[in-house]
Amino acid sequence: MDTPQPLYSAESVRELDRRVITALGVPSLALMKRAGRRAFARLMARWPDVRRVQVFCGGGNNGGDGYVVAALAAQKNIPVTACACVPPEKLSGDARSAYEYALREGVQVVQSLTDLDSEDGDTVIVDALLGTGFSGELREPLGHAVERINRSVAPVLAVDIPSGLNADTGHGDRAVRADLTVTFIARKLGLYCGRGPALCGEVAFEDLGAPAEVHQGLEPLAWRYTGESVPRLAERPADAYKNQFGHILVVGGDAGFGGAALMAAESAARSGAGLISLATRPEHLSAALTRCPEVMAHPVISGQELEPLLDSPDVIAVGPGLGRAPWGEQLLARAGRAEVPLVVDADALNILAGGRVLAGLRRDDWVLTPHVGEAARLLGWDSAAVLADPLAAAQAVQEKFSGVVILKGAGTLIAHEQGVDLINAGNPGMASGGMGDLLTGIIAALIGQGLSPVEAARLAVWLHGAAGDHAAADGQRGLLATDLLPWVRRLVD
Ligand SMILES: NC(=O)C1=CN([C@@H]2O[C@H](COP(=O)(O)OP(=O)(O)OC[C@H]3O[C@@H](n4cnc5c(N)ncnc54)[C@H](O)[C@@H]3O)[C@@H](O)[C@H]2O)[C@@H](O)CC1
Ligand SMILES: [K+]
Repeated sequence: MDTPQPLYSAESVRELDRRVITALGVPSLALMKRAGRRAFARLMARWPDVRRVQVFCGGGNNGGDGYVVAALAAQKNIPVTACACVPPEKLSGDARSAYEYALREGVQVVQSLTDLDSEDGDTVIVDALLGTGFSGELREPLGHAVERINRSVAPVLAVDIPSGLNADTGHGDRAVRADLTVTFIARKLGLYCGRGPALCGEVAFEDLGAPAEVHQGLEPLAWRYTGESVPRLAERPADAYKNQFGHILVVGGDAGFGGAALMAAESAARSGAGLISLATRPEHLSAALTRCPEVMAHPVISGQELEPLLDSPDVIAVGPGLGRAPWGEQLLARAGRAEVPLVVDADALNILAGGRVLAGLRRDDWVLTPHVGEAARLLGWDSAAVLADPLAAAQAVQEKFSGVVILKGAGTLIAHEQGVDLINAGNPGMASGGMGDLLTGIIAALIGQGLSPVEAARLAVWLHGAAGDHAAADGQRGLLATDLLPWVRRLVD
């Protein structure tokens, strides 16, 4: 099993840059040339038939990297133009040296977007406008350069980070959309959360020879788990019996939302839970038994009827299709006080956000699974604030409610007592109803099989996304939540 990858802030990466320069005993310009060489090698590997290169350079060291790439293209006799989006006379230090290097190699430098020839399909654009030094809102003339890049038909390689994307938060309303991002020294959190996954394209990591010890004592913002580093379930013993694998109770399914609770129950079943009960509206019973007779479905018309069902399960998942009416409130009020681990999703989160039910409750043994809108309601923020800094939002929900908080997105964040984890899995086809219900069922089943809430969250988020990726082989549009179930079953072992 691999170890998770540390994800750093821009400030920590600057510190790492300094440490690498000291540790390797090389001048900073040598490191910049190394970065440029690695970026150019990645460009040639991805687009071996490139006929023309156009580099957009800013005024800092990211621009310097860009001038190095331009110089290397010229050395290979590939026609190359560098657009100096910040006037060269304003360059200093390594960026100026890199600019002069590009001139010596015969790179054509233009100073205005209007002087650039238009790009075609044989051109590769290199975005070296802004790197980790970017902060705040994008200022002109770089904004126009970003728009020009995004209008182009040519593929785009972003140097270190797509320009305009915030390396700390993944915020980027006005940022370059790249096909390939070559990032140096250390992974920046912003590449993997918020808008990062949508803007970066493929991410290629180049450590530039940084020795492992430079990371010592530097706290990452988050840890990135992949299929190789998520925890896995232990193999079942030959003499296994069902009581060893958890009894899950799913609570939900008010009138009109019966499918949500049923999907959560079925996904718990397909994730290996030993026994599954479902507490739902009486009118959903026959449908539930027809669809999945393995589930023990119980009719509940009030919180009182739920009470006796709360004694036997090992884990309770509450929320899918719960609704926000008094029926759902009563059920959540009871389930939320049960003495077993809880998975809290969907309308259970919305009721919780309302503050009248389970007011002030904090539990170490619950997993809350909000999407952006639900996180905003739990915090009393607006959604834009959550999108602007998802890490801060996930941490704030965790601080308020304790336990494990899964903030769902293209980069899903898992905030817990010890820190924050991030997982990139899944695809846009999964933006459809029912997907969250499946995740809830998976988490509950994994806790039932012995994983801690945080381990269950890590494995479940990856499993859910990976199942979605497999299922999307038949097309992302029209992907149904239940299409994932056979894949959940195949991948859970
Ligand atoms: N320091 C090092 O050792 C290395 C640095 N490298 C490169 O250097 C980059 C960091 O360089 P810098 O720290 O010079 O920073 P950048 O080049 O990323 O950005 C600094 C420039 O951006 C401008 N800027 C900042 N915010 C802006 C905004 N909102 N709108 C418009 N312009 C804005 C600043 O005025 C400044 O000119 C990395 O991303 C990487 O590409 C690489 O060469 C590898 C080695
Ligand atoms: K860039």
